[in-house]
Amino acid sequence: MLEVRNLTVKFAGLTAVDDLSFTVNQGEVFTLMGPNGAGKTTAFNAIGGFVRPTAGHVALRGQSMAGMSPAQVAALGIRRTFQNNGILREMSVLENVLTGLELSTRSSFWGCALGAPGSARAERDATRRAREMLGQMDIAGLADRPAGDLSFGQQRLVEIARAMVAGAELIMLDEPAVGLSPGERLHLGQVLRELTAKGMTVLLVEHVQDLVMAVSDQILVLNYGKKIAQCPPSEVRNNKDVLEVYLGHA
Ligand SMILES: Nc1ncnc2c1ncn2[C@@H]1O[C@H](COP(=O)(O)OP(=O)(O)OP(=O)(O)O)[C@@H](O)[C@H]1O
Repeated sequence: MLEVRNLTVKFAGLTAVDDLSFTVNQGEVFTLMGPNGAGKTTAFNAIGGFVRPTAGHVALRGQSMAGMSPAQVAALGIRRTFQNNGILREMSVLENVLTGLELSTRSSFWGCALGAPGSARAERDATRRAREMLGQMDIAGLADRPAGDLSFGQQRLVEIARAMVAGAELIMLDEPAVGLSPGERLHLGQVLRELTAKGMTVLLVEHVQDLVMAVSDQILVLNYGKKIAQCPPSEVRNNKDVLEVYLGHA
């Protein structure tokens, strides 16, 4: 579904991502791991259109994403969350999810203002879909609470609901387990597995081992921008190159 081929990103003298290739299949959780500075976020940024690759290319369902802006990448169906939490704290949970429908609700807003007949219905439909999505995340009861009152784990679910409502086919989650309790990590893992069972695809950057091991189909380990291993979780702990990177010995 997502093809990354020979992706290289250089910043001045530093090669942050070095000739990286991988394929993510629909319905799987594909995880990028690696020590600090390994190039995980830069790879995310290049896929999402936030950073222009120095070489290589990325394609979704065979369509090249070369030169696309983040908005164009999002319109293709790739949505991402950020390490520093993209929640609008003063807005309600429901309103946060509805910002995922920014473009269509903006048109319905003007439609409403001008009295267009279909627009109120479009807004009702959007609200219904947003509430349904919150229900799938088991947080429907929080819809009208200010998002800033929620725990980190609940906020992460709101971000995922927002991506889903926006029509994401592939969601990119950058360290979603930061600040989560063990119980919240477990719940997040269950939500991700439920979504992928329905055909959603997840590209994850994560350090937290219990989540990574529980949800990943494939783990790709980066070091100094280079792929050093790619395997299922059951094999990663015994991979000599991975042990070398994390423990300094094999
Ligand atoms: N905009 C930039 N300009 C210059 N160097 C950058 C820039 N962004 C990242 N780097 C460098 O590129 C390398 C890879 O950084 P990146 O943030 O992608 O790593 P990471 O694996 O996501 O690390 P972390 O786990 O700490 O988030 C690092 O050496 C970093 O300092």
